[in-house]
Amino acid sequence: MAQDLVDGLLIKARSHLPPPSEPLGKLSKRDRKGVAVIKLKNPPVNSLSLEVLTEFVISLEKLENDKTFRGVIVTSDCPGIFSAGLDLTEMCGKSQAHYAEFWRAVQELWLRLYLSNLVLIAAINGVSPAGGCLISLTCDYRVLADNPKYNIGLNETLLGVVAPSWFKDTLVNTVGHRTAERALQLGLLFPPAEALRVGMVDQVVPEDQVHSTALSVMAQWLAVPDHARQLTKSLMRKPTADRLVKQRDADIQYFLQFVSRDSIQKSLRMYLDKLRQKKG
Ligand SMILES: CC/C=C\C/C=C\CCC/C=C/CC(=O)SCCNC(=O)CCNC(=O)[C@H](O)C(C)(C)COP(=O)(O)OP(=O)(O)OC[C@H]1O[C@@H](n2cnc3c(N)ncnc32)[C@H](O)[C@@H]1OP(=O)(O)O
Repeated sequence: MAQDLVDGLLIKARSHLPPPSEPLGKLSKRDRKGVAVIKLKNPPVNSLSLEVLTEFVISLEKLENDKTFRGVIVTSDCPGIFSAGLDLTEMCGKSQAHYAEFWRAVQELWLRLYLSNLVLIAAINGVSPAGGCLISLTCDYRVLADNPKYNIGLNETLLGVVAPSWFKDTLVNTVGHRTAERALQLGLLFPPAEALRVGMVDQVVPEDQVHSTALSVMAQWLAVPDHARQLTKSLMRKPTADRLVKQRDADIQYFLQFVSRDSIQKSLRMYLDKLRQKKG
């Protein structure tokens, strides 16, 4: 059975954890075939808080260092939501030191994912704006559930902020310059058929087949010898990653200046208020 291939690894935010005796990320080693599943679980919307970003990096590092694992399926445990992107509350009304720590964690996760030696397949089982989309774009292959609500894209401009150059590079490397330029300026969130058409995802399948499709795709990628595939991935991606590596501190300073502006704080607060008022 396909499911027998998979091992489980759950990323949870500490605030939602049961007793403190349980480890934050669970890494079971029952799997023999070398495929792990990272399930994001930070209800209600899988926002990428500092804690989730940090835990994600630690989990990836463990998998990278454990030679029994060759591939990871990245998916969500929150029904209908892959990830709502970066946690906006981490970018509002906090100290400069906090912004710097948060942004370094965002950089770190992107670098780890983008340059991972593991085969990463995104099983996108929900809506996936901004940072959520970015996570999937760092993967080697994207399978999206065919549900008209499951939009995906980099919508930063609609929040009044700007997708940093390395977000932009990741998108350009996936969909090409013209599609990326239009998508970024307009902050487009693509429904599944459109996402497939522009190449933002590689496959759209019925919702109940996302996981099994990701497993089949994984088998195909794992059929390639690791060393050849890994070197090829590095050839394709390292120049993009190096651009950030060479200027990480400057990138953080730029983020600090940007996010601390009154106008940006106002935009982010208004956006959060709009989300909160939606219910009432
Ligand atoms: C070098 C750098 C230089 C320059 C650039 C600098 C800075 C800019 C970089 C900024 C990059 C940003 C990338 C991002 O990822 S920003 C986040 C973008 N995300 C979104 O736009 C998604 C927002 N959320 C939604 O659209 C909906 O919540 C969603 C469709 C995901 C789910 O809808 P649903 O109806 O199911 O839930 P809601 O009722 O809307 O939400 C439930 C509660 O969750 C809160 N929420 C939602 N999203 C976020 C978020 N991203 N962060 C924090 N909190 C979030 C929402 O407010 C609700 O809260 P409560 O009302 O329950 O308190």
